[in-house]
Amino acid sequence: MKGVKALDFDKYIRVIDDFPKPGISFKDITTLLKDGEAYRAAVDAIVEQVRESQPDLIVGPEARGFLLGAPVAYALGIGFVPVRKPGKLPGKTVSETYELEYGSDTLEVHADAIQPGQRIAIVDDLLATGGTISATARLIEKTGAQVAGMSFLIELGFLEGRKKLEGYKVFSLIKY
Ligand SMILES: O=P(O)(O)OC[C@H]1O[C@H](OP(=O)(O)OP(=O)(O)O)[C@H](O)[C@@H]1O
Ligand SMILES: Nc1ncnc2[nH]cnc12
Repeated sequence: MKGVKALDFDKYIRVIDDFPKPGISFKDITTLLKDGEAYRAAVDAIVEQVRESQPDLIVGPEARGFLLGAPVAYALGIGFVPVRKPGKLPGKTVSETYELEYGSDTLEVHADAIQPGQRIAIVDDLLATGGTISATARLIEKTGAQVAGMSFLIELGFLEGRKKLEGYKVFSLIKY
């Protein structure tokens, strides 16, 4: 982790209040991503967490999960499987609907992308309410695979997303 200490990651995150709506304090990771040293150090730190889970595959949810999950998979020399919003994947999909603050949303994964019995590590940029990641875990379990761990750059502890993730190994680098 050349030059960037683990404790310094939060200095690379830009906080923008009242985005995308009043009352939300948005944690903007684009300021970390554009700094090559910080981006590499963050990916390296997540790689070390993920390695412990000994996964066969990395799964990352659209879109920010791709930005961290894909380089983690590359570094470990294992595959990356994208979880996407509806209608984006061309093959046969498995889908899972989850509740948002208002209404609901759906996530999809290719049905043949994950094999029963495989160990899967989920990587995303941020854990907020835990809705996205619980739906991603349910998708993985629908395929007969096992969620070996979940890693995030940022955890919004006050939203208590971890409570939805009881029984899973959850790692995060920065907590607000
Ligand atoms: O824990 P939750 O309450 O589910 O929120 C966390 C999710 O919200 C953000 O994604 P978003 O749906 O905004 O999509 P994006 O990555 O395409 O910006 C973030 O990247 C996480 O995936
Ligand atoms: N506060 C927040 N900042 C950035 N991304 C988010 N996704 C859900 N809540 C968020």
